[in-house]
Amino acid sequence: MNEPILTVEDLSVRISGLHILQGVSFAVAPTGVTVLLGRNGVGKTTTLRAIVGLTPPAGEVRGTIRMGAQSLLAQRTHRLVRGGLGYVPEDRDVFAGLTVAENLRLAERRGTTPAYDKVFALFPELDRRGRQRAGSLSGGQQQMLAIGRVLLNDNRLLLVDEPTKGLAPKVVTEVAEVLERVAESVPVLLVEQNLAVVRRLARDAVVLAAGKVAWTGDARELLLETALTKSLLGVGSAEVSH
Ligand SMILES: Nc1ncnc2c1ncn2[C@@H]1O[C@H](COP(=O)(O)OP(=O)(O)OP(=O)(O)O)[C@@H](O)[C@H]1O
Repeated sequence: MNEPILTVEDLSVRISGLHILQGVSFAVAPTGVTVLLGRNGVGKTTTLRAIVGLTPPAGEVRGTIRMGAQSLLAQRTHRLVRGGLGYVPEDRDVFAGLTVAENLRLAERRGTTPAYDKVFALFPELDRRGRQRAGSLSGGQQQMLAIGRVLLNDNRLLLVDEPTKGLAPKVVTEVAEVLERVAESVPVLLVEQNLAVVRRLARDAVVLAAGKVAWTGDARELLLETALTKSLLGVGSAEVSH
């Protein structure tokens, strides 16, 4: 692998007495999609939140997280975002009472030129629906808005948490297509349970189990190993082969 864009070493997160991550280490390649996999509750979201400085105040984070030469641990989230770490949370977190255009405007970073042309080329719907309240968008459209607003700014790395969760199959395909295009220009660390999407997008895979890294390697090779996939992810060959 070329010099990774992100390295996580011996990451440990405790929240409310629970030792959720127990010495997690992995690297994210400087191009393409690296997928973070694992059964429900193994700590995938906790990992992304630790990287972007959003562990709850009661939580305790230890270890090393670096983006390039920069240490991320103990830095404020707004600084990390300004430094080029884009984060699309699992619950999308769009401002339901504001319009699409207002949601986008809020994401603009002072002192930079927001890339509306790029965002509207990827998501023409966001342009057409500028005056619509974000709360009245479909789940897929809200996901597009959540991704689009992060792409208004230059990013060195994107963290994207379960972008296809709860979406209809056709919309899952649309979101996957968009992420594929996005990943041509910025590396992505993706949490994704839909293995067809993983197969389409991911080159490298990191699998967590019980708060530790259980497997790292080529994502497609993992998906070919049905017994391994079943033991690590709890899914059968039918789900893997779709
Ligand atoms: N703020 C918190 N307080 C207490 N426990 C938490 C907190 N956040 C996460 N946990 C626990 O940590 C574990 C890991 O949660 P996390 O959301 O990171 O898992 P995940 O792998 O993303 O799961 P899923 O695939 O279901 O989204 C779970 O057991 C969860 O209940």
